[in-house]
Amino acid sequence: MEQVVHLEQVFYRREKEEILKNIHWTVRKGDHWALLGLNGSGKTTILNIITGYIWPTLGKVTVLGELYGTVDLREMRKQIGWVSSSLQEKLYSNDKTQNIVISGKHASIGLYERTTEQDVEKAKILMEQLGCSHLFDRPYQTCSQGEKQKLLIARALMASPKLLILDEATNGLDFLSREALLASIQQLASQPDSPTILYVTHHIEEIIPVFNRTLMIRRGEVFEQGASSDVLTNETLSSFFETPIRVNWHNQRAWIYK
Ligand SMILES: Nc1ncnc2c1ncn2[C@@H]1O[C@H](COP(=O)(O)OP(=O)(O)OP(=O)(O)O)[C@@H](O)[C@H]1O
Repeated sequence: MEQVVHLEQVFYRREKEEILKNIHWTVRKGDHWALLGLNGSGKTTILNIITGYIWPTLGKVTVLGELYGTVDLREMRKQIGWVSSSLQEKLYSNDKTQNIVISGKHASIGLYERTTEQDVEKAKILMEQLGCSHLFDRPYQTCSQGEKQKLLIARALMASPKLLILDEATNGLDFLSREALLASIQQLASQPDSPTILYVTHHIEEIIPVFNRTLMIRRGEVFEQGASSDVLTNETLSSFFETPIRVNWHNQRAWIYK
């Protein structure tokens, strides 16, 4: 099956510190991955390597069939959407929600290009898909944190990326908003034309069924990877967190207890 991301023997060293060690990871089309790791384990570094913002000390990086080192990274980045909470602070809060979404087509902060009818139509469809079409025409600043996250995902989808990175997408959300956002993501990722999603989280219960694969990173190394149902076990998680953990599967999601 088609490879979306392929990291081969990737190392990243900084001032003698080994931040990533010998990462082998293949993401295939049709799969959606959860990336699980404690603070400082190396998740963001991996994402920065995939998006070409940092260069590995050693190893081979292939994204969407293109080997890094032989490809224009700006062109690559047009095919990769990255939603993180730091993006929220950068956007103009007075902008209307539809402008925030439509400007994703040009990956710009603010909307400077002419908007076509098709752009508006596409923004509406995406907002509908993410369950936030009722926000059309609202100033972005009046939206709740959960609504803003949905808008940012719609914004990333405006550029029709092949790869979508959702980086701690539920940060700052209350329980209900988080569940609403996860339901939208589940819905989105289940569409046949969905981009491949990489979902970074600290929370195991956020690994919804559509994230059929999980990569566990610990201290810059792959601790375990594979089918989520195979790796999210009492044994693996206890060993990963270095403390006894019990897993309870409910609604095809793993909930953990200490
Ligand atoms: N440029 C750098 N120079 C030195 N150390 C770095 C650099 N970039 C990252 N690190 C270190 O590498 C480690 C991994 O960082 P990274 O941001 O990838 O972790 P993370 O898993 O994304 O963490 P979090 O969940 O807290 O965001 C951390 O200890 C960090 O301090």
